[in-house]
Amino acid sequence: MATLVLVRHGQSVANLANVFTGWLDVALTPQGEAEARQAGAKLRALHFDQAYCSTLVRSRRTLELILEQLHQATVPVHAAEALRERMYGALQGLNKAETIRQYGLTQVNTWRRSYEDAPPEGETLHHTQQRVVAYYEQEIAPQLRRGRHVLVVSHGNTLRALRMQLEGLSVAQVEALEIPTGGVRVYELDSALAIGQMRDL
Ligand SMILES: O=C(O)[C@@H](CO)OP(=O)(O)O
Repeated sequence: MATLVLVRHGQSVANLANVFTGWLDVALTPQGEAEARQAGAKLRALHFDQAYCSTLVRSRRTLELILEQLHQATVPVHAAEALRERMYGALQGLNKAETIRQYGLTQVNTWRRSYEDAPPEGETLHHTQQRVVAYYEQEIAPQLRRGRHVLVVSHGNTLRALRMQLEGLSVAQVEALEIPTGGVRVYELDSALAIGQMRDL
């Protein structure tokens, strides 16, 4: 049985300030660092063969803190551009509440959660999914087929997109899916990558 663990990075300074982040490279807050350590504490029973994160510092630092907590600092790590957050275009850096005041809740919810509608100059979730799933198929799935234990630390929208693919979620289900900062999801997979068990920790 292979194990795949998906973790969203801990709270960032932009999350705390309620700012659209996307590809902005922002640090974790002290609470975000604590969430990363808590995620590590929940994973103590597991020994990882391979770990992946995005090239953004909030994801890299979360992974570093998890591995430190697990005393598994020597696990090989790949930081991948493909695992970056959805590119939020013209919304990046804007305050979410202010954007709602300006454009209305319905429009902002559509930009944030719709599968096919892109934020201005940004990526749709569908496009984010194409790059994330291509990376998963190329790099991560072969490890899992060999029965490895793999940790992936990424972002809210990239993980929504990946979970849609892994769990066969509908468009309506992925549009309603919210993943908390520091959220941990564990899958047990057979050699054909069929899901035996999945749970949130
Ligand atoms: O700002 C972002 O990049 C994301 C995740 O923090 O926000 P949202 O939840 O609005 O997609």
